[in-house]
Amino acid sequence: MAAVTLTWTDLLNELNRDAAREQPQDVIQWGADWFQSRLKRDRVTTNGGGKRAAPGSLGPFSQGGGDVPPHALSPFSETGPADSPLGAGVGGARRATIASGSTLFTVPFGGPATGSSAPPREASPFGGDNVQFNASPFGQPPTGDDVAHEEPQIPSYALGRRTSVSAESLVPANHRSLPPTGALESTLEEDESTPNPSATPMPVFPKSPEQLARIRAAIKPNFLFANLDEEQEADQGAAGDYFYVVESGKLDVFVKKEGQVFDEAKGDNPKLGKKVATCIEGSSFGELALMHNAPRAASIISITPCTLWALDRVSFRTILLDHTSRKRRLYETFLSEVPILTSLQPQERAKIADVLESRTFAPGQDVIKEGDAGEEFFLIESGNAVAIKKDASGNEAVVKQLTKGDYFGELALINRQTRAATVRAAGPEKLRVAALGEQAFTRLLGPVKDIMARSVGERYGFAALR
Ligand SMILES: Nc1ncnc2c1ncn2[C@@H]1O[C@@H]2COP(=O)(O)O[C@H]2[C@H]1O
Repeated sequence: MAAVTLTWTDLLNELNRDAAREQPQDVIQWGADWFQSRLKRDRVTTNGGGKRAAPGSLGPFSQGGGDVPPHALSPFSETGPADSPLGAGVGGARRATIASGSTLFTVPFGGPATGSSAPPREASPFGGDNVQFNASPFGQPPTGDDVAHEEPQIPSYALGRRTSVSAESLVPANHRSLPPTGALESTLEEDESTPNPSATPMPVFPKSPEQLARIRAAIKPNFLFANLDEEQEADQGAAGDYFYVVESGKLDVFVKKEGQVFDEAKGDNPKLGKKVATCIEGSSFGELALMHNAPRAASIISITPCTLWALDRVSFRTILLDHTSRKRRLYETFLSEVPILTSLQPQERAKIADVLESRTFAPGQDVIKEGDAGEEFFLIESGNAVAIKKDASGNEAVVKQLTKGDYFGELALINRQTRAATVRAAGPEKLRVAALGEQAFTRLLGPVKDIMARSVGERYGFAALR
């Protein structure tokens, strides 16, 4: 890679851009951290790929494997799972090439809670009294026999960690000047990008196809990559720096409250609280803190060696924003052309766009079946469908033709009855529908719901009035 000379002005411009984005409250601390982080990134980049990130820099790293007892989560534990997405042991870490800082990295968890030579570290991403996860993923590097990193040892003071809680101004990845590489989702999926030269590109770690396959498998059932309903966000929160996805291993989640009665047979831990959940492969945790800037509400302890992927707060929030903005753009035109929604304001339609979920059906496939319970409302994005009802002897008759811009599935939600008809993809092309859950239907379609209710008679005749 050709060396690029960085001028003082370039550096200050970069600093200013990042400061404007992060809006730190403790500017001196933030500035000190920024320069350290920048220096390390520069050293890693200019030293070439194939080395592990310097201590304190954002980077994928992994440690040697081995049998370890149940332990508190510590990114700095000295033993770790051999099956890190980066490969077993530190060799895998050496494969990591760091282009410019990092966003997504494995954090090997697996060290014993006690007996580690690692000194106690600063604030836990989980905060609170019942802290178990008491080390910064940016803190000291793994020890062990890896001699690959030759970068100067620069002391880390809360390096890379947020020194204050602030409102970040984030630019969706699809508005960035570089391909949206740092965001987890964007790393995994193709994305069209609209250039915006003023935006700071997110950092990225190149990943091998095997690593990508493993991340894909781990996040497949993850909420972040499914539909994001506002309801899911209206929950009590916790402040933290990272969102975690479990690639392998098992972790227990504990919540401590006043006056709890513990049942150790059920796994409760008097020190940490009641065991409320177990995280396994594909689970995720830590999102509430990032969404709401609140203290961590739970302690999470690995009960087997684990490999986690950690996504930093800014990238996490950028993904959410990106996801939202992409969905809004995707549905903006379509929703503005749906006749039943024309009475809504553009912002109201944007909110609907946020929670829609697209599905496709081959000709002949049923979207909903007469007599089933109804939990969703549908808009036809493209293709054709027919509503079919059975007579007393079980013969089917088409009662309505539906096409692009039409809606169906409202009756069961309005009347709180089972589905009044079967709706089937009619062809010739695939049917594409946008589904809206019942809660969102009620919350976001209030006035429209009334219009629909009033037009039932006219729309379906007596057939719909059961
Ligand atoms: N004649 C009809 N009778 C009942 N439902 C119909 C008819 N034509 C279209 N439909 C749609 O088919 C849907 C089946 O599920 P729902 O009862 O929720 O809502 C129904 C209507 O949206």
